[in-house]
Amino acid sequence: MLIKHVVMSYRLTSLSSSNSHTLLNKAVLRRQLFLIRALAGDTELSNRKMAQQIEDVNAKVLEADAEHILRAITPSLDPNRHKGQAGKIAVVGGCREYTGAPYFSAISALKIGADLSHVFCTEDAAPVIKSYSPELIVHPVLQESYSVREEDKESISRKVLAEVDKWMERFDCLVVGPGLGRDPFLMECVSEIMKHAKDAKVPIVVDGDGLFLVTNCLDLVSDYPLAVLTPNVNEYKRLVQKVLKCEVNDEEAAEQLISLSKGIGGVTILRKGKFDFISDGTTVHSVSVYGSPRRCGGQGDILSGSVALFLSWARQYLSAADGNLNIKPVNPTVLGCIAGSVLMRKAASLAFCNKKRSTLTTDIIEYLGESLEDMAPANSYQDTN
Ligand SMILES: NC(=O)C1=CN([C@@H]2O[C@H](COP(=O)(O)OP(=O)(O)OC[C@H]3O[C@@H](n4cnc5c(N)ncnc54)[C@H](OP(=O)(O)O)[C@@H]3O)[C@@H](O)[C@H]2O)[C@@H](O)CC1
Ligand SMILES: Nc1ncnc2c1ncn2[C@@H]1O[C@H](COP(=O)(O)OP(=O)(O)OP(=O)(O)O)[C@@H](O)[C@H]1O
Ligand SMILES: [Mg+2]
Repeated sequence: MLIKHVVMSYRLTSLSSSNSHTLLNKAVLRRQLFLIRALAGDTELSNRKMAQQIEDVNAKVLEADAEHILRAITPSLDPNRHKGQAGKIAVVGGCREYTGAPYFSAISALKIGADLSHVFCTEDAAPVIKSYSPELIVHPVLQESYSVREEDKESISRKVLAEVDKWMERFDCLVVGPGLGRDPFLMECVSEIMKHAKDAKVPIVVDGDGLFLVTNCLDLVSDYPLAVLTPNVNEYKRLVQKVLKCEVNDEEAAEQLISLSKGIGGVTILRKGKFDFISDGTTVHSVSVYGSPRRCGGQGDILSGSVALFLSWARQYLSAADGNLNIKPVNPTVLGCIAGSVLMRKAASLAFCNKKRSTLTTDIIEYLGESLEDMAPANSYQDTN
């Protein structure tokens, strides 16, 4: 009877599995099914095969111990530290149409605990972004085709690059794409910025229109272990089509995510959705803590700023730990994604509890601090100092 119930649930899950959201349920049910069959002495599958399959499922998608990871990598509030040591993040994005996205990304990094947050945007977008917050350092350096004469493009491109280069090595992480737009000249300049970031070994989180750029020019990130891609449903579909030359297959979601990451030389991919799935081409980690049912625009932008900062913190943590680690995995980009995801989802959930249908991205940002405090209290650090 129990076997029948689990088999039925598994089939229903398979049938309804038109997207990745059922992947975790399916994995759990499959595991239950194998275990129950084993207990009932079912001869349909040999024990060895069953054990192997259980291992395969377990090995493919691991629910990350996200809160533990976040706590481990969040640095203490040490009075001996100086400005900048808790993180310097730069967002490359913001154009005539989109000024909210780079603001959300950059301010989120600050609200979580970064010391400095920069935005490199177009000249038109800069005064608008500055007016949202005096906390952000805004560089009006980028230009779109409409404001540039053909004969000036080369010199302007050089100037843009020189402006960004002055700062590049000071940044702990670059977020490329929130509200960037898709202007061809702008994209050319941003490609050069990415190449320089790669040469300087600065980690890059690619989101939004940055993913549009990267999908059309994979060389910008391929084989770069410090690159993180954070695609939403559309962006993921485009990446799969381009790299794997097929459609998204949610029956084989874990395998496909691993193949996609491997196909781009092992870059870390955070596939956003009802559950977030993260892979660097080896295993897949999921973060499924409850988020918010509101799907207002801008939540991915919060995530990009959050991932960028946690990635920087994870690198600091790993280099200070000197091999004495009590967390797994040990890839800083994966750790950054896991911590960034759990914080974003907790904040969204708290914001929704309070604001219900009127929840907006700015409300979620207001709960980043409280959510972090719940998981990694600042007091306990003060007490120990
Ligand atoms: N408050 C703000 O400032 C916010 C700003 N945001 C910013 O918006 C930008 C786009 O991100 P998004 O998430 O809307 O992209 P996505 O889901 O792939 O596209 C949806 C559909 O639109 C279309 N499309 C998009 N851009 C296009 C273009 N330039 N020209 C033509 N088509 C375009 C796209 O078409 P397709 O790409 O499939 O051809 C798809 O059908 C990005 O910079 C993001 O950071 C968001 O973060 C939200 C908050
Ligand atoms: N159905 C869902 N239920 C709960 N959380 C979700 C759901 N879909 C996405 N999220 C969460 O919302 C965050 C943003 O994901 P989303 O897919 O909205 O990104 P996006 O489309 O790039 O957003 P943006 O509007 O900023 O561009 C992620 O952290 C993800 O975990
Ligand atoms: Mg987005």
